[in-house]
This record gives sequence, structure tokens and C-alpha cells, in this order.
Amino acid sequence: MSAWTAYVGTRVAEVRAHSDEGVQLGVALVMALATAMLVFARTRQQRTAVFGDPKVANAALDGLPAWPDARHTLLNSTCPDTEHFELLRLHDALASPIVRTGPNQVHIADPASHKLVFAQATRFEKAPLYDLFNAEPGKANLFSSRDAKHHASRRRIVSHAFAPSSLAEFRGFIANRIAALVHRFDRAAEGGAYEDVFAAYQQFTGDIISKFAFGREDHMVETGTFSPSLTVFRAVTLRRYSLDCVLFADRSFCLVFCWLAARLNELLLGIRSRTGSLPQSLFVYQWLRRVPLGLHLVRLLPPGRLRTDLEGIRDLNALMTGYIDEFLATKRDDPHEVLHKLIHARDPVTGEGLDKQTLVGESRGLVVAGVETTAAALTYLTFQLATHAHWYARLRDELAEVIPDQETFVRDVENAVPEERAVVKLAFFNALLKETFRFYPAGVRPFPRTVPPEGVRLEYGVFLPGGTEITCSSWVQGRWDRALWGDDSEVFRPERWIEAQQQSSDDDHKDAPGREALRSARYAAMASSITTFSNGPRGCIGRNLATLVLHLTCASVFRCLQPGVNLDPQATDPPVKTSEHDMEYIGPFVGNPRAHKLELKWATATAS
Ligand code: HEM
Repeated sequence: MSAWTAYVGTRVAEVRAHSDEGVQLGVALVMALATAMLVFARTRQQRTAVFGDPKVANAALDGLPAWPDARHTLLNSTCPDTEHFELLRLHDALASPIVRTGPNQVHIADPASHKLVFAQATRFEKAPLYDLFNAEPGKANLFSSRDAKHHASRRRIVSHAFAPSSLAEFRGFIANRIAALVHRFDRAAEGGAYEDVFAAYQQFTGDIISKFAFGREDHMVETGTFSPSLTVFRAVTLRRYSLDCVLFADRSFCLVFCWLAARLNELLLGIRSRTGSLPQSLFVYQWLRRVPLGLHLVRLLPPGRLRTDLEGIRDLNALMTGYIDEFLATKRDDPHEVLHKLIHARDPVTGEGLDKQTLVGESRGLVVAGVETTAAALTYLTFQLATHAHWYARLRDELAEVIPDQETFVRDVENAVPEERAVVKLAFFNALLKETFRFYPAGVRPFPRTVPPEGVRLEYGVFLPGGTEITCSSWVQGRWDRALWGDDSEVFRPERWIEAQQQSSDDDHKDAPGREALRSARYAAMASSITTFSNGPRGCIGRNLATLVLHLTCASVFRCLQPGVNLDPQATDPPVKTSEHDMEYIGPFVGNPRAHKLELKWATATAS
């Protein structure tokens, strides 16, 4: 070693002595090469920590039905936008509720295993992939936290904001936003113009989350524009990326690959526009954060998707920092605001509060988790009603029981929004929402968990040793089991819920008293197999808020307005402009339409 050091020392001295330009260039090249190798090795090491090492095969999984290339993980090797289609095909082809999707990874599609894993979230921790969602390395937020104790303490801080009593106080603001939305759609109906309802619903849910989390009143529904936080968020999620995920997947990775991937991606975008790469971009972002001045390198990247993603993530963080600074500067004091709860939270032992980066991570998480999820559910429900007029007629007639006078209602929507408990009793309304949750769950991408050290035996006898990564896509689970859902599980059909309920009164519990009479074993099994909001301690904390918003909005909007109607009988343009293909439900994380829009015309509802 010392001989080598002496040699290098001599060479450096020589270079200094004969410092002509050629030598200087040579030294610069060697240094650049050494840096590139270091970057390469370090990135590969970090990548393995997050995405798993493709060379580590779990021999205990060898007997399981597997996807053909189990040397790589399917979830990183196919396109994140559409991997749910791939997974369903795999379960069907292998006729198994469990399939091996990688050297150390399985995917499950049956509700019993889902319950076992997700209801016991304290044992089955979130997989390392979630680290990517930290605002900074080591600064986990509620969504990304992988430590059960840390997660529980963080959840305690904000859970009160999501409790039914707090939501009851927030209901007035939701009603105010619903009134603005109804009037916006009403105006569109009068003008006979197309309205992009996906954008409108995002502005609507954006208004709600902005107020709920940060006490801001953005009025996006009225202005029809996106607040800066949503503009940035949309920049990150809007554009589809293709090849980088395939290049990076389970393969070594370096910045040169980033650049190549971006170029190739642009070339192939037209051909393979089905994919997404947010995990990869998050990974690069976190890596850059570790390098001094790393984020400044972003602007040196060639224009393209990776750069857009990185700038988007950076800007969203900056914006959240701005919200926090503004909160502190104005000394707002509304204890219902989520940000207020986070800022005022203190560690019971140390008395310390959350630092700024952690606050940024939590705030960003609320925008990401709360806006597009609820907006996508509203969009798809609207799409189904727009393309199935008989369902719309059935729904409108049911809603007339709860809101008898449409004209009076439209005049004062804000004060006349119906009670949630009244609308959820309506059979078809309920069936429509359940079918929407089954068919369009926000979680198209499987949520990965790690099997605890003692391992787990699944109901059908398969044993998974500790450390196995177990994943489950709610989208696949809502379709795979044809015995439960019927042979038409890949069709959106709300009637299946009504039929299952009727079955009970016809046979199983015909004579049972009260509620039980209405809930057949099949209906109960179907209802409990819907995992749209996941379950257990890591289930969606925003579930009550999301369902309240969905129930009240659907009841109010569809009582007054019908989607997908061309008022002018001579018109040749279609009432729903966005095609079935453009409405395909794709990922990578939160499911949304491929075209990221739904353009249609509205008409004032007419009596049956
Ligand atoms: C239709 C609307 C929604 C759906 C389908 C949905 C779905 C989900 C799912 C499946 C999870 C678990 C994810 C995982 O295991 O990785 C989750 C977690 C979460 N959701 Fe939602 N969500 C919705 C709306 C909301 C809203 C409105 C908010 C908040 C304003 C929210 C905030 C969160 C948070 C903070 C978590 C992490 C909870 C934890 O780990 O303790 N979600 N959501």
C-alpha cells in the first residue's frame, strides 16, 4: 500500500513538475473516471438497498408458480403504469392466488392473505421502497414510515383531524365547494361546451385539501386554474415516461444511464407511452440530495421527463416550505388544521417538535394522497354515468327521494347538501360507489410489505420465510377471484352488488331479523374484499374525509346534472369526447386516466 502511495506521490510530483496541458488533461480524465466509478458504485449500492438485490434469490420460493423471468422483479421490469394488467394476466395464467414475481418477491390476490398481511401492519412492515417518499433521507413521514412505533406516534398527531367529529365541523366548507362545483357544471351545461371534469374534480379536491391541511382558500373551482402546489404535482404525474424504468430495473445504474434513458424515452414515447417512472425519479432525487450542490445539477440535465420530475419534486418541497413559513409568520391559530397539529406536536419525552424537512414531507404527503385519489374516483363514476344513461336515470330517481325539489336545491346548494347517512341508504347509489371502489381503486401499484423474521404461513399452506417481500394490488384483488365477483369481474357492473344483496333475502338469511337479512354471506365477502383504502393500522387515514366528499358530491351533482349529453339534437360532436382508450385506468401510483382528462358535456337533469 505504502509503495503504491509513494508511486502516486511521485507521479503527482512529476505531473506538477511537467505540467503541460496534455498531462493536466490526463489527470482531469482520470479524476473524472474515478468520480464516475465512485458514483456508479455508490448508486448501485443505494439502489440495491431500496429496490432489492436481484442476485439474492430466496430458495424457499422456488416451488411457487412464478413469472417466467423470476431472476428479475416483475414490478421493476415491466412498466409501472400498467404492471397491474401484467399481474392479473399472471395470476390467471398460473391459476394461483400467489405468484412469485421476483427473486425474493411474491404477489397475492386473495382477500384472506391481504387481511392477514395488511391488518397486521405492525408485524408486516412497509418495504424499503417507501424510503423514496421521504422528503430527505432518514426523514420518514406518516405514509413512508417503516417503523411501527415511529408511525404510531406520527399517526396520533394528526388522527384527530380525520375523526368524524372534526369532519362534522369541516362539512360546511365541503358544502361550499360542492355548491361552487355544481354552479360550474351548470354554467357548462348552459353554454353547451366541453368541460374537462378530471381537471375540475382535481381543483375541487385541491380546494378541500388546501383548506383542510393548510388553512388556505384557493378557490380553484371558481377560477378553473391550478394552485402552485397542484401545478407542480401535475407536472410530476402528468407526463408518462417509458424506457428508464426498463433500463434501471434490476440493473446497474448511473447518471449516464439517466441521460440515455431520457433520450431513448423521448424517442420511444410515442410507441411506449404506457409507462411511468416516478419511483426512479424519486430515487435519483434522493441520491442528488446527498451530493453537495446535487440539486443544482438538475438544471444541467437535458430537458426531458427526468428533469421535469426532479424539478417538480424540488419545487413541491419549496412550496410546502413556503406554506410552513407563511403559517409561522401569520401565527394562524386554527387547531383543526393538519399543519397546525403538526407544527405544535411535541415529543412526549424530549419535548421537541418536528423539524422543517419532516413538516415538508408530511405536507407533501397530504397533497399527493388526498387530491388525485378522490378526484379520480369522481371522474370514473362520472364517466360510467355519462356512458350508461340507464344507470344515470336510476340514480337520479333514487336521489329525488332525498332531494325532492331540484329547483329549490340548485338555488341554495350550500345549505341544502343532503346528510351523508340519508344517501348511503340508497341501494343503487351504494352499489355504484362500491363498484367504483372495486373497479378503480387508487392503489393500482402493489403495496409492498416485508414478512417478519418468523415467517408466515398463508391460508393455502404456503410458507413465506422472513424477509420475503409480499405485494398486493387492490386492482388485481378486485378482479381475480371469479368465484366471488363472477365471470364478468373485468366489467364495471354496479348491479352485481344489488344482486348479491337480493340473494340474501331470497335464500340465506330470509328469516333472519333486521340488518342481517339484507347481508348475504356473498355480499359481506364482496364488501370485505374491497381494499381500496387498505386496512389495519396502515390503512388510509383520509378514508372518512374521502367518502364524505364522494357521497355528498355525487348526491348533489347528479341530482341536478346529467353527464354526457348533447343538448343540440343536430350536433355531430360526441357528448363524451375522451375515448375509452384514453380513459384506461393506469398508474404508476395513483390510478388515473391515460389521457389525464375526461372531456364531456353536461345537461340539466330532467325528471323521469
Ligand atoms: C378515494 C380516495 C382515497 C383512496 C382510495 C386512498 C387510498 C389509500 C391507501 C390504499 C392507502 C395505503 C397505502 C399503502 O399501504 O401504501 C392510503 C394511505 C394514506 N392515505 Fe389515502 N386514499 C384516499 C384519500 C385520502 C385522503 C383524502 C387523504 C388525506 C387528506 C389521504 C391520506 C392518506 C395518508 C396520510 C396515508 C398514509 C397512512 C398511514 O400510513 O398511516 N388519503 N390511502
